[in-house]
Amino acid sequence: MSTVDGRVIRVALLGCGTVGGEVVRLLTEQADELAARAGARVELAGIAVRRPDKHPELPPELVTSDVTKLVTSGEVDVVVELVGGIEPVRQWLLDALKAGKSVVTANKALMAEHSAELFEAADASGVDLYFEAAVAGAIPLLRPLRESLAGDRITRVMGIVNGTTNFILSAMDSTGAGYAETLEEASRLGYAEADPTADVDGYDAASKAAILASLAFHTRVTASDVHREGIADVTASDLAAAKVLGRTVKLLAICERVTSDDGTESVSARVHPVMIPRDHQLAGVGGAYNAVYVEADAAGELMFYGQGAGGAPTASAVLGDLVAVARNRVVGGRGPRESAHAALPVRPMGQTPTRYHVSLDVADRAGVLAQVAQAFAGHGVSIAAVRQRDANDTASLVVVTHLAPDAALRSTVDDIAELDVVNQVVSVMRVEGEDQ
Ligand SMILES: NC(=O)C1=CN([C@@H]2O[C@H](COP(=O)(O)OP(=O)(O)OC[C@H]3O[C@@H](n4cnc5c(N)ncnc54)[C@H](O)[C@@H]3O)[C@@H](O)[C@H]2O)C=CC1
Ligand SMILES: N[C@@H](CC=O)C(=O)O
Ligand code: NA
Repeated sequence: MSTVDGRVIRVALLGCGTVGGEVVRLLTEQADELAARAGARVELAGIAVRRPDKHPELPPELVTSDVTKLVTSGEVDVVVELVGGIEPVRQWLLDALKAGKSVVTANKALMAEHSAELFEAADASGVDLYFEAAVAGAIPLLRPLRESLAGDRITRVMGIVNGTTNFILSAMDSTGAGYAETLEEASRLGYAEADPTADVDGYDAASKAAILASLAFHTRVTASDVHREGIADVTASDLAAAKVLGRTVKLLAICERVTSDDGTESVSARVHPVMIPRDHQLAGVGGAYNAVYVEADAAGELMFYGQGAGGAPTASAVLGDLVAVARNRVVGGRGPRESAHAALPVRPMGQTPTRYHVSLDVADRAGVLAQVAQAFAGHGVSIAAVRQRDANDTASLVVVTHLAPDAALRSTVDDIAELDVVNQVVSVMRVEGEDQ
């Protein structure tokens, strides 16, 4: 066996599906290159899958279904986890870390809930925990947050972090394609999670928002701290209405450092559909692509863009982590540890400042506008723009607000729905990317 200075890093791969299969391919095809870059040969010591008989393409001597044995094996230095879900994966990775193995994972659900415990186990053993593939697939985003921007003060991270929902919304917007058929196509292309409700209901994006907020604000934020709304209620008519107004709809993750009037800071993290102008840079992000803005005091605005899902793009991020772990092992160092020293409180969604776009079907008679405006004023919500269009004896009224606490905006919409002059609340959506 040829080695680089005699060094070999032995890898246990857990899961060989969409992403794992591409990791095996790239590790094999690029073995010599990776060895030169890592300073050690990176070799597969075992591959755990649920059904070994379903993987005739893999070397039989490497394949096993006994994950517990593989992750603690003396023949393994690094565990790469590409199975997904929380249990039993959490326990496997804790066992691996306790046994002195470094871990590379793409598992956002796990990292969004249990990263503190995993980091603790990694610290106790002096090993690495890397998870670049867990957020925004191929895009280098977590390493910039953990390392490149470690000297700056980040104020906002906002963007498209779920490829499946972006693929669906883009298709609905551009071709008017139906929701169900587009979701099926996203699953076929390997973008969707094993259970695609994780994508469409916003759980996947909420996990990613928790990871991004934790890293950006040096605070432990878990998925349950993130306000979550998916795209299941976004209809073709919402997209059509947005189009008429020169806007489109995207599912965004928005993580912000919010400073109160008294100077105290908190963190807000949310995932929900958002209406943005069609000339906004995020509006042009199509298919399974992701794009994330980071705003920091000294750096200003940064944008990260690329393929957020799919086997090969995600495998690229996994291999980057694997090379980092191998390099650390070669020099006897470690990558960054958990940074949660700021421990900022998480701000409830109701107190988070947002802006609403409210589209109403109203009676076409005098005084309607005044009643609607009064409902906004009653909750201290200031109106930024109003647009009215008449049709026979009804009219369509579109109101866009200035920033206000989300709870005040919700209460306003509830009150408006009760007004006699309002026939129907046609659509309510938060707005980003427009002048306040
Ligand atoms: N597919 C994508 O575009 C992306 C996926 N990810 C994450 O990567 C991970 C893997 O995703 P995919 O490759 O898409 O999933 P997949 O469903 O295609 O593959 C999962 C693999 O895990 C194995 N597995 C499942 N249960 C097992 C068990 N009990 N014991 C042993 N093996 C078991 C299966 O045999 C399969 O090989 C997930 O955490 C996912 O969230 C992250 C970014 C993008
Ligand atoms: N299901 C996820 C995969 C990548 O994280 C997505 O659609 O973005
Ligand atoms: Na990434």
